[in-house]
Amino acid sequence: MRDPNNWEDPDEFKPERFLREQRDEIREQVLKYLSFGSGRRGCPGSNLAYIFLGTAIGMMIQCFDWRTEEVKVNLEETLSGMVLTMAHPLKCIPVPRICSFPVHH
Ligand code: HEM
Repeated sequence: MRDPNNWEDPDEFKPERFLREQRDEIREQVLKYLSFGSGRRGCPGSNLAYIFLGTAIGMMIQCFDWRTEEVKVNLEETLSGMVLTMAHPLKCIPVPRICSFPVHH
């Protein structure tokens, strides 16, 4: 995932690297980001997931504060079965906030 041969500054948090223009710039770049697999057995739900994820992440941010026990997050990865996982799993505790969604009674 953090292979410097594939990513510029792989350990830096740069979400802009996934912006559409940059993503489409180099065609084979699609194969660098394999969250949904690829090819014939690639995930058929990826479009639905992209539609839904913005809302899901937005709600997680808007409706909860996230507490962690760690002061500094260790992003080291390790192989667990067939997938990479965090070597030191991060425990996140969601603390509900007052949501500003309109509530209809
Ligand atoms: C963030 C959400 C999701 C992630 C990260 C994800 C990821 C994946 C991955 C990595 C695979 C294996 C691809 C491969 O073997 O190359 C897969 C397969 C699959 N996914 Fe998803 N998926 C997501 C959401 C969904 C949704 C919303 C649906 C259905 C509504 C779905 C249905 C499937 C199915 C049916 C397969 C099996 C495809 C096959 O084996 O031919 N996924 N998904």
